[in-house]
Amino acid sequence: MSGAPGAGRPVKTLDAANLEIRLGGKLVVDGVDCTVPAGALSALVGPNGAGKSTLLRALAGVVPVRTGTVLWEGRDLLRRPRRDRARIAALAEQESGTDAPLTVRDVVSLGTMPHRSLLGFGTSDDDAEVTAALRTAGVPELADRLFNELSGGQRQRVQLARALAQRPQLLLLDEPTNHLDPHAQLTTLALLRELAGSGIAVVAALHDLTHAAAHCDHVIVLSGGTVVAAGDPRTVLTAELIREVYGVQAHVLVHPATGRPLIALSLPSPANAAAPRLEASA
Ligand SMILES: Nc1ncnc2c1ncn2[C@@H]1O[C@H](COP(=O)(O)OP(=O)(O)OP(=O)(O)O)[C@@H](O)[C@H]1O
Repeated sequence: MSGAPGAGRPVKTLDAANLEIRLGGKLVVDGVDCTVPAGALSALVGPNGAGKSTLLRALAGVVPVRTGTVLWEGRDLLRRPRRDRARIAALAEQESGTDAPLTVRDVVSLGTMPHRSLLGFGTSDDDAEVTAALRTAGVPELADRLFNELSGGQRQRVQLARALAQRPQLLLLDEPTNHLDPHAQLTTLALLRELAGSGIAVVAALHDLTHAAAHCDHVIVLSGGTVVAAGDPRTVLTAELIREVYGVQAHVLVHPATGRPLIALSLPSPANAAAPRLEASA
């Protein structure tokens, strides 16, 4: 996948080359090359265990890579001091919890740490940043609640706020919509598009292929720790690729209200094959 630089205007990109990651002695990311442009919303899709979370964690420098490079604007991201790296890349993980009785405001303010003085003192600017991040993530009313008393969907949005408070240039999100209700899913996807439009490189691991096709500019398809396809979701997410990667039957339809792709899935069983079909365009 690649970003088309605007005429004469340099576009910030993340370039990962030949990444290999071993966990527990097992090769879980195997020779991954990918390019993620700023100003675009990129989806990372693939079956359970494909290596999506591991790849996102590696791009954020949370898990060590065995071989390969990750460049941000042509400079090695992973070898930068942790604080510098955290000023560039923020990761919102799938599951997060804490035993400490932290309020939501405490959790989100952790995102401002890379921008604080070396002594770690916060400023009124940091407070304003936290308030703005809570508002942007749509959860200002949760500020004084205890984080570990929140629902899964509320935690997910607070984690997004924490990542936003980090003021990243590269925002890495592991299944940012999986705990959210339909309205919250769509508002979150719209927010990610808006963030990408403001120049941030946004990469989200997603399981919902309609979300990837209808809302994202780019898609990276990971299977067995390897990139099997990448590019414009409308050309990459074909029925054939979906069958090969997920073993399910796909019909790529057109959403009657939005005109965007709508990917209807079914198991490739004889019963389904005999069932009445929706009109398919692919
Ligand atoms: N700490 C670990 N030690 C050993 N193996 C691990 C560890 N963490 C993950 N794995 C393995 O690495 C592989 C990739 O896991 P990963 O969580 O990156 O996949 P994923 O694509 O994010 O999956 P999912 O869609 O289920 O979240 C899996 O086979 C998993 O079992």
